Amino acid sequence: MRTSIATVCLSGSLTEKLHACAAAGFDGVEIMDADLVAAYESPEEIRALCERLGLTIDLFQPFRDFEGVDDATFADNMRRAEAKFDVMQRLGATLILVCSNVATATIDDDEVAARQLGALADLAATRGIRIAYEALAWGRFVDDYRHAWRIIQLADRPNLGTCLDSFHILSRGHDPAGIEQIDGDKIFFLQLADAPALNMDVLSWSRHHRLFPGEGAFALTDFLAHVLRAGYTGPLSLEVFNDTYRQTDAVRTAAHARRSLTWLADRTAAENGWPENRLDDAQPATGIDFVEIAGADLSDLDQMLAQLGFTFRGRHRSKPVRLWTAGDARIILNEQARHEQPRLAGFGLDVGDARSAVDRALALGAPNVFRRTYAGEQELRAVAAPDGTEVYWNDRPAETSWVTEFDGGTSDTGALRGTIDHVNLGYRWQEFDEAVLFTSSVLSLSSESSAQVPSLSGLVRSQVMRTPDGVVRLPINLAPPTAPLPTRHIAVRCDDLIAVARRARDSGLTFLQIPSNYYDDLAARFDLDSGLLSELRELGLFYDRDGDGEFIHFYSPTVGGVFLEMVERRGGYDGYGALNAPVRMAAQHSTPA
Ligand SMILES: O=C(O)c1ccc(O)c(O)c1
Ligand SMILES: [Mg+2]
Repeated sequence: MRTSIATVCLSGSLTEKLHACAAAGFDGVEIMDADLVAAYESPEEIRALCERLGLTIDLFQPFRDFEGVDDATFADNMRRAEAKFDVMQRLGATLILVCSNVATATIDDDEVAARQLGALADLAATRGIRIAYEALAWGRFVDDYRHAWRIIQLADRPNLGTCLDSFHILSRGHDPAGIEQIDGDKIFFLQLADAPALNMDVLSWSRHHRLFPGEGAFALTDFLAHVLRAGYTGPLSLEVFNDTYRQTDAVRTAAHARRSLTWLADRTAAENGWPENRLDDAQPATGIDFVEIAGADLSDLDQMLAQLGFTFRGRHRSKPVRLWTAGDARIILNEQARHEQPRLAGFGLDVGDARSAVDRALALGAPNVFRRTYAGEQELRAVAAPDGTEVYWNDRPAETSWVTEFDGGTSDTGALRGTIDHVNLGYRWQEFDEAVLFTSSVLSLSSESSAQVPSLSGLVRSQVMRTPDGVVRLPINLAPPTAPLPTRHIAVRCDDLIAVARRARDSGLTFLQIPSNYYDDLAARFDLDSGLLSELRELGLFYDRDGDGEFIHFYSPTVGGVFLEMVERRGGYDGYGALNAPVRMAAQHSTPA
């Protein structure tokens, strides 16, 4: 599989973009005309740089508003084309993207479009250049790939083919199965982009909201399978116009982009039973093994965990870390931290085969994390998420795992029997989509609902990533840009939340102050038993209901960048108390840590 990326995806100057593409391991690039025009380097210098970086120039893009025009405009378009062919020869590029006319076309006639594109192809042939004609979703007369293909067939030139772009096809709801009717060797180029499901005009959707494969709502594996079945053998190229990616670090975005193609090729091959481009199988995690909090001073957390009923299990034999457990919920406190303030630094997932999970993660470009391991200790392998959070995989049961390396504490008292229900990961605005892709590709979780939760400093975007059975759930939150460093929290599930809350209160745990108005609203929303309502009010608990399921939960104070949530799911409750989140965030805002 050859991979390519359009320079328009990235921030920076053309040379900065090319360095970033090479560092991320792309084989080639689509050079955006506008990027070259704005560069101080000559086409020859750009060509030499690409050669030095090992990048091929797969496409020169785009040439606009060519076909379906009157004679005078056509003559001028041929002159423009000739000048761009000169530039392409200096660049050493042999494929040009001509997108369907959106502005100057006045003649809605396929014969005319075919004649004009045919003449362009003949001119290009004298320079050894090929033309890839692409139907833009908002083209004046040609806005459907099947229409572009009919015109190409009419023109019938060996160096005139099509460029397929998943965005233009899927945004319009055009059936991609028709791609298999196109001759594979006439698909000159393939551009891939995902996008969120949005109800807006296609031009704005395309120019601002495209995403890398795996981050949006398009069925891209299905799309790619049609293209490959048609016989396409060219590069998989990314063309993602996205406001965030165009203003954030190019090296990081390029690496993230490259991961999306590895993921897409693997998933497409897996779904179709194809052997090429396969990674180790994606393994659904079977549980959250532990969560690790790191900070220079973790004494507040020790106290809080004890108040909640966790048992102190002791210190590690060889590392400055300690373990607290409550049944299957395991929390590690790590004092070896670069940051003073405690933060959620890592978590572990249970899987069937840890080695293969790590191999798959490394193949997806996740950096290895090294942790010193001494003889007799379990070697837990890990990678770093893009924001540095460490992710470990464990395939041993707790009784024989790393848990046995802790001593000096007591055996679990059973005062609190829990499991980790979910880990809520806050990200900054520029990290959100990258985090979604990392979680879906490297951690093999799928996206569930997404929501917008009002907070005092703006809307918080939230996307839940989970295993289908709900055993592992990672809600990803995008904090508003003005919010302080995003906080993260660990939600621990238990079966007797009211008793846990009473005991925690009696042991001196400070609860979030919930406004009385919240309980008046609960009474209005649900026909609650008055005994339960006054218990919720007395203890400061949150409540929610879905179908015949119920959810009761409360929050600890925030320590640095983390806090704990205790939850009880009754019946088949499957959510996260989303309606309570605005009240919780307002309460946290007025109760500074
Ligand atoms: O938005 C555009 O103009 C544009 C240009 C070139 C493309 O390949 C494309 O898909 C869109
Ligand atoms: Mg395109």
